[in-house]
Amino acid sequence: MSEIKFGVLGQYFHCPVKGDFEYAAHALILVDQQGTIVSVLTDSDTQYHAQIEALSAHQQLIELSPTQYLMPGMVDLHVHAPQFPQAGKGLDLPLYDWLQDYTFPLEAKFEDMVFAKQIYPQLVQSLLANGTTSAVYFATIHKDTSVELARECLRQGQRGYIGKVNMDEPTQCPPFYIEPSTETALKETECFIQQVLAIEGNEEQLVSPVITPRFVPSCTAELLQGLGELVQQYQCHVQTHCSESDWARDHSQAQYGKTDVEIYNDFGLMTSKTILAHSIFLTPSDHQLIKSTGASIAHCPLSNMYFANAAMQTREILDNDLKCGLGSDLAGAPIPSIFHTCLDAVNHSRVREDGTSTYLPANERGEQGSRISFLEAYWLATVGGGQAIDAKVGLFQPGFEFDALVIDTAIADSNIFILEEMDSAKDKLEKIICLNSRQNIRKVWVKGQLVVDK
Ligand SMILES: Nc1nc2[nH]cnc2c(=O)[nH]1
Repeated sequence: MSEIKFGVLGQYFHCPVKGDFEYAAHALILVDQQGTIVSVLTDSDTQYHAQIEALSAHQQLIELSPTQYLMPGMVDLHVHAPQFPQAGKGLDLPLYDWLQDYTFPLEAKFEDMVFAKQIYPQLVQSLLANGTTSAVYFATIHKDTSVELARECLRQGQRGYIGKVNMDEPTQCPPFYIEPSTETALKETECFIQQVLAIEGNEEQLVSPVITPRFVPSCTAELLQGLGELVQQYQCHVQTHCSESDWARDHSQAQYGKTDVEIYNDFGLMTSKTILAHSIFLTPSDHQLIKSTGASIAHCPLSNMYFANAAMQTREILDNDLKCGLGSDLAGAPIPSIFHTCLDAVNHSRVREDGTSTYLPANERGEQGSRISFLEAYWLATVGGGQAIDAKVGLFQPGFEFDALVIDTAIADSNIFILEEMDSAKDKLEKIICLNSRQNIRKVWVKGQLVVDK
């Protein structure tokens, strides 16, 4: 057995089965020097008491209090790192105008390393403090500051998937924020991939490069073609926006006569490591193509309420077993917490189910049977996200990486109120999902490394 680094003794929640949960009251989770879970013991295991004694004697035992819960780390499949300064403002415009008026001018500033170094450390710190142990980031078109974001994730110990953004279509990109040429974009992307893979200290690939065409409107066909070739060469993850709004969907139809999924597939960008943010206007054949390629969807429920013009087919995506997780879409939505995103996902589905027009009878107002549950949302945030990034995270099982949080429900300024005699294990988990805030998160580990300790 590999050498044990530490053990955590206490209660935990996780969701091995979509829509269900497991609770263990007094588990002992053993983590090795590589940050991998070696075993999960309960008091019926013969080794349980001896292990506790041995770990305790060597100060390797972390014992949780009765109000503390171990939970898997959260996975954010869609974050725009440079938009952090924009979080909480400027959500008054539709997507196209929002990009042109607010977002592109802000992202253009990330050519400046001094500016980037002012923002990126704060963002990574904020996401970790909110329990995001893995994040899939869009950076900007600038290679050097995008590599700096990868370095920052590594410094702070976050599992990071980082993309240098690609956008070269002159009719869609402002002159101050566009690649110098298609050829340069491709060269810089290749160089970015190589530099991230070679960052000192990244031998275990805690941070990975992601090939990142922004979305169909902002990329020429030549750029999409070249990026598809890089995908074949480097077998990297891919991330992009997919059929996010009426405008984006119509633009793709007008230009190619195809859906975004079909366009990405034609250019070799649909693989089992592709993450499609939003994916609102999917056709039944898009569903099939996503499933057959093994690509994943990043559901961003709050941002969809601002930009999508329609509701997400979350119920169908879960029922069809498409790979799917959650994304905050910072700053198309303002909140850097995947716990909050779980609540948004449930709310989003409930509004879809109920409908909105008070002039229609209740049975004609919404889309019946389209809600998702809190447990399904939490599964998306942990297991679903882990599958999308192709990492063994999201569960407390031997062989999984120890990416975990300690939530304390009894801190002085907690919104979570648990009444032992009234709350079942499921009630407690739902309360944590709904009401957890940054203050409740006392410890965060990524790959067995303690990165937040309060
Ligand atoms: N939400 C969102 N959608 C996009 N589509 C293209 N760029 C963006 C972006 O920055 N945010």
